[in-house]
Amino acid sequence: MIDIRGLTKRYGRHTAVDGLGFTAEPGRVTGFLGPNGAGKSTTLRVLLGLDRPDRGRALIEGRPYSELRRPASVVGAQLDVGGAHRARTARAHLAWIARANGLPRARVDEVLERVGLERAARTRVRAFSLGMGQRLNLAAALLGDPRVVVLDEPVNGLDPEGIRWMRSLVRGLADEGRTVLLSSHLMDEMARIADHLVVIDRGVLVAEGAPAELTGGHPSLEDAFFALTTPTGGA
Ligand SMILES: Nc1ncnc2c1ncn2[C@@H]1O[C@H](COP(=O)(O)OP(=O)(O)OP(=O)(O)O)[C@@H](O)[C@H]1O
Repeated sequence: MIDIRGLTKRYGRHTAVDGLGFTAEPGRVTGFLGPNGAGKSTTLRVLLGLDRPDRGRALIEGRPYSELRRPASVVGAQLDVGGAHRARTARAHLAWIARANGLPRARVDEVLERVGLERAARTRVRAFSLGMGQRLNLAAALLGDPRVVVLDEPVNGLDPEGIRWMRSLVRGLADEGRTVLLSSHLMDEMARIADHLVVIDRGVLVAEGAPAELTGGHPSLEDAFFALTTPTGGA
């Protein structure tokens, strides 16, 4: 479970996240949505111990990231595409991460298979398409068989077939009882993938609930979002 409570993060005089609170429950895919600059990455960075909050807490399985004993076995995360040494093969890249985190080498082939990269195991990362890079990131996130999975913009760069594949993969992870948190600015795509949506804008929560509930009488979630956030008399 992920529990964000009263989270505030400022950069100088700019408040990127302002008193944000929500939970992501096990067995459920939670979509964390908002336009560019809404504060999603800031929230995830604090959650994953890469940044310190000014106020509030961001807990994973009841603890801040810094207090997790074997973090790679608790939370799998990939914040952006990249990070892989481009001259390494996919398998060597994952083996390096496994070693750095004290994870069994046998997991490498398991996760390659899970993300459908078994035939690209010996391909160098520099030859990967964006979609293959997304799969490799996901494989890295799953290496520690974590109970909590956090993915930033997981469908970016995927073609329709890749998006369908990602949808069924994250569904499988949630059905196994894991907590899955996906951040994205692609509202309508997330409305199809997630069971529960958390929508933020300018660092504050603007809506939370099941996709159908949030879409309400609007043609799409994106329309509902603009109706929520566009000031009366606005565009
Ligand atoms: N290190 C930083 N220093 C100063 N301002 C920052 C920093 N990181 C983020 N911000 C600002 O905080 C706000 C929230 O940014 P954040 O990256 O969290 O948004 P986001 O929802 O993830 O957007 P995107 O989808 O574009 O990544 C933005 O106004 C951004 O300019």
